[in-house]
Amino acid sequence: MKINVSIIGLGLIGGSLGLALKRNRNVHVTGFDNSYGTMQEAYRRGIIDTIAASIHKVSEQADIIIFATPVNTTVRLLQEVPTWKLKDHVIISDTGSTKGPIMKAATALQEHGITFIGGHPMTGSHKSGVSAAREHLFENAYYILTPAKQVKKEQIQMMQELLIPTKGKVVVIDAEEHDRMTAIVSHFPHLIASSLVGRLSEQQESQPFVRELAAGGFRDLTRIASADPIMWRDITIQNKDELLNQLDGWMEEMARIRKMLLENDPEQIQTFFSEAKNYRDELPISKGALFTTYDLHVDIPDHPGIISEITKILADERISITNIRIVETRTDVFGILVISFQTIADRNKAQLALSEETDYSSHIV
Ligand SMILES: NC(=O)c1ccc[n+]([C@@H]2O[C@H](COP(=O)([O-])OP(=O)(O)OC[C@H]3O[C@@H](n4cnc5c(N)ncnc54)[C@H](O)[C@@H]3O)[C@@H](O)[C@H]2O)c1
Ligand SMILES: O=C(O)C(=O)C[C@]1(C(=O)O)C=C[C@@H](O)C=C1
Repeated sequence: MKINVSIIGLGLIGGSLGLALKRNRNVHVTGFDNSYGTMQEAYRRGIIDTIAASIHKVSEQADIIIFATPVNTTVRLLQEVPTWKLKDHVIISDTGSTKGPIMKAATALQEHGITFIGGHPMTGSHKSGVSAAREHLFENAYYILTPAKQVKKEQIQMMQELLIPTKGKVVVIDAEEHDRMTAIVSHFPHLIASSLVGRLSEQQESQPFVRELAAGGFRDLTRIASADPIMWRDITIQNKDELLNQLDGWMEEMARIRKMLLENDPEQIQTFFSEAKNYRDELPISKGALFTTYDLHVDIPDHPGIISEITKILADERISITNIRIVETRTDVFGILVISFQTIADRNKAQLALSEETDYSSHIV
C-alpha cells in the first residue's frame, strides 16, 4: 500500500521535499500550489505524482499533509483544516521556520482529534520557488520536529520514517526552544544582513562608487539579504519577541564594541577578533547539501590545455562538476587545481578516473 503524501506549497522547500520523499517508491506525492505554473513545473520535474485540483482535494486521500507555505499562510490554512475532509489517521505537518504561532494554531486541530507534528528543516537558500528545488537539499542537515502535546510516539516514529529518504538528521525539539534557538542562528542574522545592505545603500548616496567595492566579505555576510521578503516578513512577525531579545543583546554588544573602539587598545581588539575566530572555527556549521561541495585537489603541471585535458576525462566518465579553479600557480613545476563535485560518489569516481588516465596526484583535503 502506497503512503499518500500531500504537499501544499511547491516552492524551494515543498519541491525539494517532494523530490526527496519520492526516493521511497512507496510514496505517492500529490501537490498543490496557488500558482498553476508552479504545479505544472513540479509535475514536469517529477516532484509530484499528481496535481491536486484544489486545496480541498489535497486532503481527501492524504495519509500525511505537509504545509510548505510562508508561515503566516500556514497559520491561516491550519485554521481551515477542521472543515476539510480528512482520513481518520492523517498526520499534518509543516516546514515553517517558526514554530510558536503554528503550534498554537495546531492546538485547535487537536481539539478536533487531528494529529499535528511541526517540522522545520534547518537548511535552505536565499533562492525561492520550485525552480530552486533540489532532491539533496536536506542531506546532513537537521530536520526538526515539534510534535503537539498528546501526539503518540508511533506517530512521531511514522513521521521520522517518512523523512528517512531526505537523509536529514531528524531531531525532536520543544517549539519554544526552537524559536529561541533559530532566532540567534537564523532569523536575527537575516535582520542584520538586510540592515547592512541598507547601510551601504545609504552611504552610496554620498559616495556612488562605494557599491563597486563590495567584495567577498560583504557578499558573504549579506547573501541572505537576497532571500524572499514575504517569507522573512512572516518569520519576523511570528518570532518578534525572540528577535527583540536578540536585538537588546546586540545593542549591548554594540555598546561594548563602541567602548572598545574609543579605548583603541590593540590587545583588547585582538582578543575580540581571536575569541570570535576560535568559536567560529569550531562551529559544526551544517551548510545543507545545496551549497555543500566535495573538493578534489589535483597537482597539475603548468602547461596550456591542462584544464581541458582534465575536464575531458571527467566528461567522458559523465561526472558533473560544480566548480573548477586553480588555487595556486607556482613558478616551479606544479599548480593545484581544485575541482568541486556535488556528491562524494562523484568525487571518488573522478579521483579514480584521473588516477587511471593521468600521472597527476590528487588529494581530498
Ligand atoms: N527558504 C528557506 O531557506 C527555508 C528553509 C527552511 C524552511 N523554510 C520554510 O518553508 C516554507 C516554504 O519556504 P520556501 O523557501 O519553500 O518558499 P517558496 O516561496 O520557495 O515557496 C512557497 C510556495 O508556497 C506557495 N503558496 C503561497 N501561498 C499559498 C497558498 N495559500 N496555497 C498554496 N500554495 C501557496 C507559493 O506559490 C510558493 O510556490 C516557509 O514556511 C519557510 O519559512 C524555508
Ligand atoms: O542558507 C540560507 O540561505 C538560509 O537562509 C537557510 C536558513 C538559515 O540558515 O537561516 C533560512 C531559514 C530556515 O528556516 C532555515 C535555514
